[in-house]
Amino acid sequence: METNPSPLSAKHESSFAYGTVKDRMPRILTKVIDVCHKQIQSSKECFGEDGRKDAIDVVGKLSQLRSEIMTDKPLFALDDQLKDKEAWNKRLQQYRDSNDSPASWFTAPWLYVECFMYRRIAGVLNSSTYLKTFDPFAEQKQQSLMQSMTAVENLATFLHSVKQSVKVNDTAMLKQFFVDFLQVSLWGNKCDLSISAGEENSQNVSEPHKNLEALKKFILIDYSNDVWNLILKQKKRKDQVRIDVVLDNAGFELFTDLVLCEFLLFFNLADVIIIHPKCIPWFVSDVNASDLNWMLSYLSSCSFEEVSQLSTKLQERFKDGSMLLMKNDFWTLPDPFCLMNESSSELYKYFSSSDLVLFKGDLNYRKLVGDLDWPHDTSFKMALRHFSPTSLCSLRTLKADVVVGLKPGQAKLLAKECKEWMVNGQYAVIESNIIC
Ligand SMILES: O=P(O)(O)OC[C@@]1(O)O[C@H](CO)[C@@H](O)[C@@H]1O
Ligand SMILES: [Mn+2]
Repeated sequence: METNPSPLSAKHESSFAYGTVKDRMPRILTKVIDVCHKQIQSSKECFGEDGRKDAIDVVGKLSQLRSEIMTDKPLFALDDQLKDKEAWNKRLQQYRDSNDSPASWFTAPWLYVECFMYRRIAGVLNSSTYLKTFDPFAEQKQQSLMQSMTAVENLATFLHSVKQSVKVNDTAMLKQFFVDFLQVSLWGNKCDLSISAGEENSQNVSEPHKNLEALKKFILIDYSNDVWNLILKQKKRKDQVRIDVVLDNAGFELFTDLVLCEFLLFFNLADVIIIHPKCIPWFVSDVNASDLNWMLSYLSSCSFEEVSQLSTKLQERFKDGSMLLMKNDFWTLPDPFCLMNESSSELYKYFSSSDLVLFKGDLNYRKLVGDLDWPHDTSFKMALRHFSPTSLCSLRTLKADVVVGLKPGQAKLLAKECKEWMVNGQYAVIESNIIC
């Protein structure tokens, strides 16, 4: 029986997890506390003394959470009213049962404790009276899109020109543009506010589709060809091809994902695309349904014609059913995806009827491979540990010290080039379980 490597954790001061738990998470939480502190005045104006007290109570609970993290307190079971509470407590108890030391912020698996911070924030807000649905990251997510508008305009113009010029039966050209839009969506993942601890991290390359050649050398694993061949194969075999996109960040990354979706649907490379957001505020910039709605209405009122036209087209697609949004609490559990069949068997079954699932971003990658300390030349399939409902592909910029599927010796060479190669977002993978 194969024994798995240990989970990444902040136990080791040299780990990226340690820096995250020690510095970045408290910094992110401090920003949340500041944002909630500003709500005290507005809650008082809207709801009187009750509102003021309610917001002060939220700030107090979040400050206590920050102190628990910074002083490495033991993790305790959740006792709030959110419906996934039992699933969280089950995982915590399983960890406690299999380890002698008490589970604390710096000793429990990094994946659990980092997700747990965001789940605790959601629990505190849900326990309030007037801030139940408040998203402390909403303003940062909106700012991040507004500061990327040059790139949004250029990308929308590029998509428009491709739709105008490429024939639907010109497979060679379509493949080239598929690879381009897949890579634009991949690099859109750099715009992530968790890695920047909430500091501005918008798209600063104004023409992302013209920058791809220069970035190619940073793609360490590239299954684009296999993904393309799979799509063509499914097109030939089936009269309806379904692709699912498990989303990551709002803002520019979400825009690049929707551009990829529109390209696939316009050229009949897919007939229906389902997108999967988060259900609670998550890792600062992760997208939830209200972020998508805000972005589409913001872009529809944009004066730049190609942008407003594209946004209107996307809204039509959600109406005509060629695009669907599907919510599920599973995405904000701490579970690695190899547990999906156990904890959300209906979701696993649902994905089994998809032709391809694209997973965006680093946290989804960490969950795909279980956030375990794998040797870097471990095969992706092995690291998935039987999570394989269908063909899947991870589009991920590296922002955590876990990566598999590299050639023997490749990691050593990369470390010589750049010590931070696994965590600075400069490198990326397009990694898949597809064997064409
Ligand atoms: O999933 P994303 O948005 O690409 O990245 C999430 C992230 O910024 O947060 C974690 C560290 O705090 C890492 O998984 C990664 O660095
Ligand atoms: Mn994210």
